[in-house]
Amino acid sequence: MEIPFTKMHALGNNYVYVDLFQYYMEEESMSGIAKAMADVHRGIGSDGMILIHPSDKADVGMRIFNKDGSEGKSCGNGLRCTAKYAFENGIVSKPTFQIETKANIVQAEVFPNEGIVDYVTINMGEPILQRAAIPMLGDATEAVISEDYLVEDQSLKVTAVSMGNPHAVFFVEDIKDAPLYELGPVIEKDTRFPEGVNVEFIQVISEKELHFRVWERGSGITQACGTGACAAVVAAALNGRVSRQEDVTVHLQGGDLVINWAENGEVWMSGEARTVASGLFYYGREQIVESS
Ligand SMILES: N[C@@H](CCC[C@H](N)C(=O)O)C(=O)O
Repeated sequence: MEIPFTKMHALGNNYVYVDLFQYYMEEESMSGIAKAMADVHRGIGSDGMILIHPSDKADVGMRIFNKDGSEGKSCGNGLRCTAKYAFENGIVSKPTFQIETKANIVQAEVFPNEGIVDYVTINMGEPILQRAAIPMLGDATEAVISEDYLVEDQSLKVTAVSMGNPHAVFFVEDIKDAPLYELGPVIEKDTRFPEGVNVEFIQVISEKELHFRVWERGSGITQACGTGACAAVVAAALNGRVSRQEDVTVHLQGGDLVINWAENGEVWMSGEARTVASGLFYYGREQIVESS
């Protein structure tokens, strides 16, 4: 099977994009194709696969599959790349338009320069703070703000936020000491989060600046997570550590995002989006039988 693709990244969070306006992919194959593409040795190598598809609710639709083939409901970096792709490829012709995800419909604005888009702003909508909707086990109606959280004999405080997908945010004194490898995979699969969780460690530098590292559900460590950066700013604001209604710069491993949790509750995210390559993926031909 020959699948046309474009590889794109936003702050190093890289996905293989397939344009379903041009190519038909069967629902049952999607997860397997995502895993095969993401394989760095036998595939293209990526944090997962993103499908750009027609939508009857918005101008364009987006679906995200993680490296392990699981499907997420939203992806902030993927939304910016999808907006770039949709504008540059004539799927939309206006600079402000709507994108449907499995979580919600968001508003995108692109800033083209001679037809090329390198910078995108997305209105991600309102964060979900109700515990049951994140979802996290416990008293359904409560928000989870700086709650005691014991994991691997370590006493932490968790703030949980959904940006359409679940995030568990932890404050650290120094981002260099964030226990990503040690606790990321354990918290991701903690049964207190019935759908798993994306795990973020943040260091507050000032009311307008954060350091950020992420262990993503289904993909492990990535250089950036857009929904995670939004969740981090919301979590920091809920704990009185950053300003609301003002731009907060989040320093991720792959670069910076600007996040603003506006007075009306909506979260705005601005940052780069880049194209890396395009070509054909020979699905089914790339698999090698293991020698015994
Ligand atoms: N990298 C993304 C989030 C991708 C999905 C996530 N791993 C999940 O399963 O929820 C982003 O930029 O937001």
